[in-house]
Amino acid sequence: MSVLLESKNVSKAFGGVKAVNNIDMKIMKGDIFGIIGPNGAGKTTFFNVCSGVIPPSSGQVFLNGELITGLKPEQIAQRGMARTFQNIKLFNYMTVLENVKIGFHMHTKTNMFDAILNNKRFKTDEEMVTEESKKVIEEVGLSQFMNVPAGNLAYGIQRKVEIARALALRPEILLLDEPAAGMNPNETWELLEFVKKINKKGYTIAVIEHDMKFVMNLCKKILVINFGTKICEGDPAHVKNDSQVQEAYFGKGTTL
Ligand SMILES: Nc1ncnc2c1ncn2[C@@H]1O[C@H](COP(=O)(O)OP(=O)(O)OP(=O)(O)O)[C@@H](O)[C@H]1O
Repeated sequence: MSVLLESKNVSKAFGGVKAVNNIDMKIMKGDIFGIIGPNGAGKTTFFNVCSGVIPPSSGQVFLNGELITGLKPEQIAQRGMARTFQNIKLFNYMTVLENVKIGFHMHTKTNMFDAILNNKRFKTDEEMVTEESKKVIEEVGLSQFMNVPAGNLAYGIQRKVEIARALALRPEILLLDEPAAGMNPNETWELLEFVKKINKKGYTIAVIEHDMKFVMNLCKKILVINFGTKICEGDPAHVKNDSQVQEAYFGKGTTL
């Protein structure tokens, strides 16, 4: 298996705060890779650097061996990376299909001018976008909700639609930022099965999550960050038994 996403010595400082400190990471093609750490550890900042939302203070990020540091988020998306955000939600009054179609926006060549003139290119793009969006929705098993306004769906389903929208770009790797936040145990379990399913379809997954059980049951490899620094990396069993990890989460003398 080859390396899909790699960070080398990535650091990010905000004024005096070193939010991310010299992080090296390698995510292999086909993996489900977890990033965990206590509140404020630097997980989201690290994701933001990897996906081009913010530049690193130093270090480099490679996607499929290509240096992507300095590229804009949409350029990185075009090279095969998609992500969900903690706080960007669905459009409640739009259907599932319409929401997923928005995810395609970056993939089509149509510009605003074409759309206003409603010319031939717009029509072809629009048809293609509708067809492809339907395919994504079917592929992830959400067909029954295709024409339902997103706001009418249960919370757990809405989260799945957010993931489907990110898949509209047909990424090689999908970055999920706390997908299980606010979910009850049932929804969390269903989400776990959902993420496993899309991974089996060939998408590599990187996930930030607070829910330790979720990460332990989902991920093949886990990176643990504390105060911006990598403190441990390995399979779930290794991470679970690591004394530094236990200390970071629960304080001295406590075990998971
Ligand atoms: N734009 C910013 N300006 C200044 N400081 C920031 C900024 N973004 C993050 N930080 C700081 O960087 C550190 C890491 O924050 P980050 O949000 O990356 O952590 P996190 O691990 O994702 O936390 P959480 O689990 O609570 O979401 C924190 O101390 C935070 O206050």
